[in-house]
Amino acid sequence: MYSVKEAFYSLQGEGGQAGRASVFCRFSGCNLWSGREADRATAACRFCDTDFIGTDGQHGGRFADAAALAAHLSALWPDQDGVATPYVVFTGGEPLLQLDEVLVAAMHERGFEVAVETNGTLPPPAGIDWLCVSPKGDNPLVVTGGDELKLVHPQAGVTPERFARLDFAHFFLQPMDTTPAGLEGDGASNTMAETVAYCLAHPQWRLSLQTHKIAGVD
Ligand SMILES: C[S@@+](CC[C@H](N)C(=O)[O-])C[C@H]1O[C@@H](n2cnc3c(N)ncnc32)[C@H](O)[C@@H]1O
Ligand SMILES: Nc1nc2[nH]cc(C(=O)O)c2c(=O)[nH]1
Ligand code: SF4
Ligand SMILES: [Mg+2]
Repeated sequence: MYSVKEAFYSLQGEGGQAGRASVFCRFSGCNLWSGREADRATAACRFCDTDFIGTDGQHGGRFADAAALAAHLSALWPDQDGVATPYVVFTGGEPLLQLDEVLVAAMHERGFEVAVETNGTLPPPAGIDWLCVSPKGDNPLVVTGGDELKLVHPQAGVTPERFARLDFAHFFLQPMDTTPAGLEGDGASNTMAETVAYCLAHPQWRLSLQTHKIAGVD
């Protein structure tokens, strides 16, 4: 059984695949926050911009097995005579609480490349085509390699240097969005200016903007 908060077709907004048409599957639940505002201040991850509670979002629901969820997700990809490789992004919440090898294989069978957005605290199943790891503070990082490391910046007590020698093909810094409800009034610094300054001083790191928020899409 898989629990999905929402599923939608949009453009990947972030990181090295930004701009690419993608089906998003947002799984319910996370191991670093309950998702309730009352718990945010004491959570292991405190700056989340996402509602991942329940299954009540667009195209959300409970799916009995991988075949059912794969059929549901592939129906969101536009029919274009196969000119572009279909692409699915599993996110959440924390997708590695639910994503398994069977579901990855079911998406491959339907011709999809499979991407994952994870906090890096849980081991990924085999077969992922694009693995994005976004470490959260001092939470134990068990995924130390992948396609991109995308660090939200600045995070209290975290310097990017801690991650700079890990085995990733790309290193991105993403300014923390402090506008979502529950995050505003955090006394946050100018996260954009700080992130730009860090990339200028440390050219290993590239700027990742959340371009879907600029474009006004999901
Ligand atoms: C909502 S998370 C879900 C996937 C996974 N749990 C994780 O944290 O990577 C998706 C992406 O949004 C990023 N993100 C979450 N809150 C953010 C914020 N306030 N500003 C910028 N990026 C944020 C995360 O770091 C992650 O890269
Ligand atoms: N367009 C768009 N791109 C995204 N890339 C990562 C997202 C996420 O929430 O994991 C996300 C998202 O929510 N929307
Ligand atoms: S780990 Fe990801 S989904 Fe979980 S609270 Fe943090 S940003 Fe949100
Ligand atoms: Mg998002």
